[in-house]
Amino acid sequence: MEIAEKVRTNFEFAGCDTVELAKEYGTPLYVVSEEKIREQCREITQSFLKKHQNTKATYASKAFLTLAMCKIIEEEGLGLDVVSGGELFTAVHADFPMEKIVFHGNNKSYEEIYMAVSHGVGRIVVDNSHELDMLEDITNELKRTVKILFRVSPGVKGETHEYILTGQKDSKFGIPLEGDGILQVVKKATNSQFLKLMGFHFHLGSQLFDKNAYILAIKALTNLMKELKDKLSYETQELNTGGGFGIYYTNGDKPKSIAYFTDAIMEELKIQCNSLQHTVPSVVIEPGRWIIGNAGVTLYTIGAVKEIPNVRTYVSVDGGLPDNPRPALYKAKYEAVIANKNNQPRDRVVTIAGKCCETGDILIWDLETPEINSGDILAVLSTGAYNYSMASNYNKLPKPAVVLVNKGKSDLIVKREKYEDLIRRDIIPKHLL
Ligand SMILES: Cc1ncc(COP(=O)(O)O)c(C=O)c1O
Ligand SMILES: N[C@@H](CCCC[NH3+])C(=O)O
Repeated sequence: MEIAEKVRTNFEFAGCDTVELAKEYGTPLYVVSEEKIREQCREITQSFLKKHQNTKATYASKAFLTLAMCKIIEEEGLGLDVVSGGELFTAVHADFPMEKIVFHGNNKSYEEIYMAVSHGVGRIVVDNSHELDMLEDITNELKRTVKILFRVSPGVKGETHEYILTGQKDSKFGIPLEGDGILQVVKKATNSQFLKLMGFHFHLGSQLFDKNAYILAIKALTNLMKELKDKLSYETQELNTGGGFGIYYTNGDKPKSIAYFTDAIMEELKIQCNSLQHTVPSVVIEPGRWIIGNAGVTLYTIGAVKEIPNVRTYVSVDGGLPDNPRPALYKAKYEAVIANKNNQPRDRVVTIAGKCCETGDILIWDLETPEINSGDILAVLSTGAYNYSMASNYNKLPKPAVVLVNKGKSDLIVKREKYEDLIRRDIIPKHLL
C-alpha cells in the first residue's frame, strides 16, 4: 500500500522514481534518459537520413559529452561534432570512430589542429585563414590528407537570444560572404597538396523554431557555390547546415520535428541547385540540444525557505548557477516539479534560488508549487543540454554526478566531485609553505 502510494505521488523519469534516485545518488544530480536520447537519434535516422539520400548527422557534443554518451551516439550511427582538444580527447577515449568526427572551433590552437590531424578526424571545419595556414603546415609535416570545410557566416539572423546567435554578419564565427575572403581561402585550399576541400559549413544559432532562417542561409550558400563554380571551377560536394533546432522548455516554446527543418533545407537546396545548375551536395546536420535537451532533469534538495511578506518566497536548493548557468547567462526559463509531491495541487508561486553568493543565481523566478518544506526534492526539467557541459565550480561547489536511467534502471556515468577534486591541481609555492 505504502509503495503504491509512493509510485503514485513521486515524479517518475524513464521509469525511475526520482526521489529514490536522489536518495541513492545524492543531490544535486543530473539524470539522463537513455531511451529519450535514442528516440531522438532514431527520429533523425528515420525522417532525415533514410528519407534523403546522401545525408549525415553528427551530434554536437558540446551540449552534453561523457564517455557513455559517445557510446550511445556511436550505437545510434551518428557522427560527433567536437569543438576542442578536450572534447576530441573524450571521443578518443570512448573509441569513437575518428572518421565520423567533425572538428569545429573559431580559434583552434596549433596543438588542437595537430591532435585532430594525427587522430585522422573525418572533417576539420576551418574558420579563418590563420587556421588554414596552420593546417597546411601540419598536414605538410605529417604528410596526411585532411578533408576540410570552410565555415562561413551567411549573414542570416535567426530569432533567439543574442548570445546564442551565430549566423549573422557581425559574428566572431566563420568567413564573411562579403569581400573576396572566401575566394582567397578556396583558391589556397584547392591548391594545397594535403587538403581536400569538401565544401562549406554554417551554423545559424541555437534554440531556433523557424525554418526560414535556414532557407535564407541555403540561398546564400548556393549563390556562393555557383560563384565558386563559375570563377574557380570549384564544385562544392558537401554542405553542413549546423544545428540549432529548438526544444520545449516552457509554455510558449513550440518545438518542431526534425523533418520540419530538414525537409525545408533539402527542398530549398534542390530548388536552388537546379536553378543554378549545380549538383546537389551531400548534406550534414549537427543537432545538440534537440537530441539531449529533453532527455535530462536535475534533482535538487530544498533547504532554506524564506518568505518576504507581500514580496516573494525564496526557496533555496543545494545547487544553482554552477550546475546550470543558463538562467543567469540567457535568462533561460525552466519548468520544475516538487518530485515528492508531484500530484499535490500547486496553489502558490515561489522563486527557486541557488546557493551561490550571487544575486543572479535564480533558477526559476516564478514556479507554481504545493506547500514546500525543507528536504523536499525539486526536479528541474529539460536540463539535458548545456547544463552538465557548462557546469563550473564557482564557490568551490563540487560538480554533481550524472546518472543514466532507462526503464526503471539507473547507472552512474559520471561520479560526483569530491572536495579533494577541487584542490587536486593546486600547488603551494615553496616560499608560502
Ligand atoms: C558549429 C555548431 N554546430 C552545432 C551546434 C549545436 O547547436 P544546438 O545544440 O543548438 O543544436 C552548435 C552550437 O550552437 C555549433 O556551434
Ligand atoms: N550554450 C548555449 C548554446 C550555444 C551553443 C554553441 N554555439 C545554450 O546553453 O543555450
